[in-house]
Amino acid sequence: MPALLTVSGATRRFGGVYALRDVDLDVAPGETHAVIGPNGAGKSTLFKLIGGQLVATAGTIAYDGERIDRLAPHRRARRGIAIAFQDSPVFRGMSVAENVMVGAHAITSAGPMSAILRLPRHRREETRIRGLAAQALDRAGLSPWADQPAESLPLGRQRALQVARALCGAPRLLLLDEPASGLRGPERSALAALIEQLRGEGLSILLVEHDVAFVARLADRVTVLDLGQVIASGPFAEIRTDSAVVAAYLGGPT
Ligand SMILES: Nc1ncnc2c1ncn2[C@@H]1O[C@H](COP(=O)(O)OP(=O)(O)OP(=O)(O)O)[C@@H](O)[C@H]1O
Repeated sequence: MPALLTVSGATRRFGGVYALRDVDLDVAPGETHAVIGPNGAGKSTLFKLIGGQLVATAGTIAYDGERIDRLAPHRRARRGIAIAFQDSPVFRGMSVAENVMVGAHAITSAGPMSAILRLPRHRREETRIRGLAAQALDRAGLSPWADQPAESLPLGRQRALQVARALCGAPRLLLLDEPASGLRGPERSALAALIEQLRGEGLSILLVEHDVAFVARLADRVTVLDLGQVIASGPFAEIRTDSAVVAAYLGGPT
């Protein structure tokens, strides 16, 4: 089956520094693929190239058989690429459901003017967005808290909310940026279970994560970056004993 996402020769320079150099990576339909590496390895830069927040110095990115590397982020979102950034905000003073509805605006067609004038088109769109949000909340297991203030959720559920917001755009590829960071054991394992469930539903997932146990549990394949380059790629069981990976990142067999 052809890959859903193919990154080929991706390079990004900042002045004289290569944040990424000639990186190849693909995500198969339904695959959970993790990217790991030490601080400064280029993981965030790779995510931003895929999401469109940064433009590559060289290389190509194809999604669903077409190049997307010159598209604006919202066009990539409309094609089905969603990102849950580690630092994406949870909007205080808004309910959990309203927070999730924000995610649907990436894929809706009615502009702000139709919302201000409350045109019929806007009302239809709003009904559709509410429906998408309800589905996303359900998938993320957050329906019981839909009407609560978002800031009242514990951190683990706030992460699930960020995932739900990304799901609200009905993506086929979900990019998760360090979803487990700062979470304690039970919260971490609840989030891992949510990601497993989404994989079971057929979603393709690209995950940046420092927590090696989390990656070992979830990833079908792992790509290891160091100093902007791929030093290993394959199932976790294979890369965990790779000498370059152990030296650069794992610091000893886990
Ligand atoms: N906007 C920028 N300007 C200059 N250098 C940058 C910029 N963004 C990233 N870099 C450099 O590119 C390299 C890769 O950074 P990046 O943030 O992608 O790494 P990372 O693997 O995500 O690190 P971390 O695990 O600490 O988040 C680093 O050397 C970083 O200093």
